[in-house]
Amino acid sequence: MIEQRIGCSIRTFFEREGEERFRDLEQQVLAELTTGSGRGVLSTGGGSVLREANRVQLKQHCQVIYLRALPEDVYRRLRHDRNRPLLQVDDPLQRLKDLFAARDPLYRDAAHYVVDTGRPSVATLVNMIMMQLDLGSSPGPSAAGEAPSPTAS
Ligand SMILES: Nc1ncnc2c1ncn2[C@@H]1O[C@H](COP(=O)(O)OP(=O)(O)O)[C@@H](O)[C@H]1O
Ligand SMILES: O=C(O)C1=C[C@@H](OP(=O)(O)O)[C@@H](O)[C@H](O)C1
Repeated sequence: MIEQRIGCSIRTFFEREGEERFRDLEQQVLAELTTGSGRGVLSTGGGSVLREANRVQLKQHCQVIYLRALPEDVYRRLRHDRNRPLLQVDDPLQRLKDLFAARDPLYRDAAHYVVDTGRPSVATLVNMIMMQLDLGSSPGPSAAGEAPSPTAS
């Protein structure tokens, strides 16, 4: 979405305009996509939880699922990827550890559900998420005033 709007890659935009300009744009697009009655899956950028306004917006308007991954797992998945601007540093694993320490509490704050993604296959994770969403929307304990379990790990 954001790349369509800016007409270049996010990495290039970061280099030309800086992170704050990117965050402004991200906030604007997030608000547009989450306002209204549309349904769908929104896969946010990893840093979208940094601004409190985004966390509040997401939590109020969406069912938010935090796909939790440890820095070592993210490093394994992304070590050859050159499109993640924050990871183009000498020690990307250390950067991932720092980002995790700073962001894990923010993701938890924004999320309705936390799903640990370390071990299960993607298919298993999808099933877990679907079950959580079904549980959250079905009548039952939550209809009697109890919140659905915040973790699915
Ligand atoms: N649960 C998972 N198990 C194994 N690999 C994964 C899993 N989730 C994502 N990946 C891989 O990690 C990389 C980054 O995933 P991606 O969905 O692009 O993350 P994001 O949207 O958070 O940037 C991709 O190569 C993807 O296939
Ligand atoms: O973690 C971050 O701060 C960012 C993650 C990126 O999205 P992905 O989570 O898809 O990599 C993208 O929004 C931008 O490069 C900043």
